[in-house]
Amino acid sequence: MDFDVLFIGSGQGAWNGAIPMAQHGLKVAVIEEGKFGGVCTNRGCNAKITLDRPVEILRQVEQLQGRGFDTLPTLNWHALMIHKHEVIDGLAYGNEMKLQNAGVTNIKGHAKFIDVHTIEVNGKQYSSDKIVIDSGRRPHRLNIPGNQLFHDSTDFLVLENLPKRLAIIGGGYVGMEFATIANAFGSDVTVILRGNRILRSFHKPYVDRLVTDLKQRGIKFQFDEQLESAVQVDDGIQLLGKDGYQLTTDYVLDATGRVPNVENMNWDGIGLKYDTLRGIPVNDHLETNIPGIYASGDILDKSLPRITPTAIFESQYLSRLFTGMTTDAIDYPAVAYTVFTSPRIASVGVTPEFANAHSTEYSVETFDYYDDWFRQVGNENNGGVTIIFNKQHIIVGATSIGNDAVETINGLTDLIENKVSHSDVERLIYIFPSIAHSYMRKI
Ligand SMILES: Cc1cc2nc3c(=O)[nH]c(=O)nc-3n(C[C@H](O)[C@H](O)[C@H](O)COP(=O)(O)OP(=O)(O)OC[C@H]3O[C@@H](n4cnc5c(N)ncnc54)[C@H](O)[C@@H]3O)c2cc1C
Ligand SMILES: NC(=O)c1ccc[n+]([C@@H]2O[C@H](COP(=O)([O-])OP(=O)(O)OC[C@H]3O[C@@H](n4cnc5c(N)ncnc54)[C@H](O)[C@@H]3O)[C@@H](O)[C@H]2O)c1
Repeated sequence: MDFDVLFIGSGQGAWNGAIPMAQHGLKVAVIEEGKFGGVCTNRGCNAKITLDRPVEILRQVEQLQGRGFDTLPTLNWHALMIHKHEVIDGLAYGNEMKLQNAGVTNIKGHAKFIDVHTIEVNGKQYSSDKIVIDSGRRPHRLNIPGNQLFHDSTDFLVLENLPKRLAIIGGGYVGMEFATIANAFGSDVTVILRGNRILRSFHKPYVDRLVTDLKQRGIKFQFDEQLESAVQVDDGIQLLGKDGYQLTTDYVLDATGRVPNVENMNWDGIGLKYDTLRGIPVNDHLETNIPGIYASGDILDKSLPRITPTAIFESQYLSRLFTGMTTDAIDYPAVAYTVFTSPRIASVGVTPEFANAHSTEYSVETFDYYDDWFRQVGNENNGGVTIIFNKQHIIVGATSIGNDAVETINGLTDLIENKVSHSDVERLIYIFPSIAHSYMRKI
């Protein structure tokens, strides 16, 4: 065999495992047909958060208008885009070098199975004892006439000029994060949804507050709309929906989700089980239906959030499994997740909805802005946290809205994972004043 482990794809679900495997002495290869580092590094999380940073800061300045600040800073998309390129453009090469320096063999091109131990890239064959499929996902394209006029998140993240009018189809993570950014930079944003709810995996009362906030900032929502076609007209792109809905806009961001990369790898030829929407099913050791072939990251058919930390956790688990450090099944901890809107909403563990539906097992406590003088310091009128306890008064879930929602939930994630009880909390001394101190006081 040429290699002990061969990865298809170099995203977070690959390189975080490939490097420690090589450092443990395994012969490891990574095959990548695009940019090393995959979506998060090059056209996902990192680029998005760079574009969001001034928006996040502006919001905090806005909250203190007339309370310490007299004017608002102006935002400059062009300058920010240059900064984004400076931050992001070198990461792919850095990633490639990180792998190479760890002793991983980097192979460039499209990987295709010849048999269960052999992969072909650019006409050359490589054999491996184990193969890990980390082929990720790509943007879904709404299947209506005129959809060639649409753009996706990858296009948006390199936009040189922000459109005056922006239509976003979809109310998920990408739709709401990009709506927040574009609105702050002055675009006239309309979000078009087929249903009546955005961000379905988040706590509804907080989502409702977010919608109210975004509407106040000028974002328009067209709920329960079924788009039927798009056409180029003199002054832009016209979207046409059922019952005569029409919207003329300059740019359409199709944010209707992501589909797994399953094509042209000869999975049918080797008998690999997969689903073109859900991805690859695996057992509790991340092994597919074919012994020796594993999968990790967004390509997995899983109920957990398809986000970078879960991809990293899976690749690091495979590293421990393949180097003999464990034989156990993968054991996911509580997964924290957030939407980077302003305000943010973040969540971990048992949700308030689940707890309310199982009220004999859980109690739910909600703390709002007015309960918290620390939030009042920043005049943050949309902050709050909801904490879920089990009957032993151990914290098992939390969700938060506000400027500090991410840090609040990160802190509470530690407590959940460590099954911290009420009496344990009394021994924790946090910096005062701080958001951590503020929410710890509530437990
Ligand atoms: C706009 C956007 C923003 C996001 N923001 C966040 C965020 O803030 N926080 C967060 O946690 N997550 C975020 N995510 C999700 C995160 O990017 C993904 O969960 C993560 O990238 C998954 O990593 P992965 O390794 O599974 O797959 P990917 O990063 O998709 O990597 C797969 C790689 O495989 C390669 N590949 C596929 N097929 C082949 C083949 N046959 N041969 C060779 N190479 C192949 C692809 O080129 C790609 O580079 C965001 C996603 C998007 C789109
Ligand atoms: N902050 C983060 O961690 C973050 C940020 C961005 C993306 N992501 C990851 O990327 C994934 C993809 O994000 P996304 O926003 O593209 O997808 P999503 O699944 O979060 O949202 C898709 C939206 O499109 C709508 N939609 C789907 N099909 C449609 C159709 N045919 N017609 C009209 N509307 C339709 C859905 O109702 C939903 O509102 C997320 O699930 C997440 O795993 C994470």
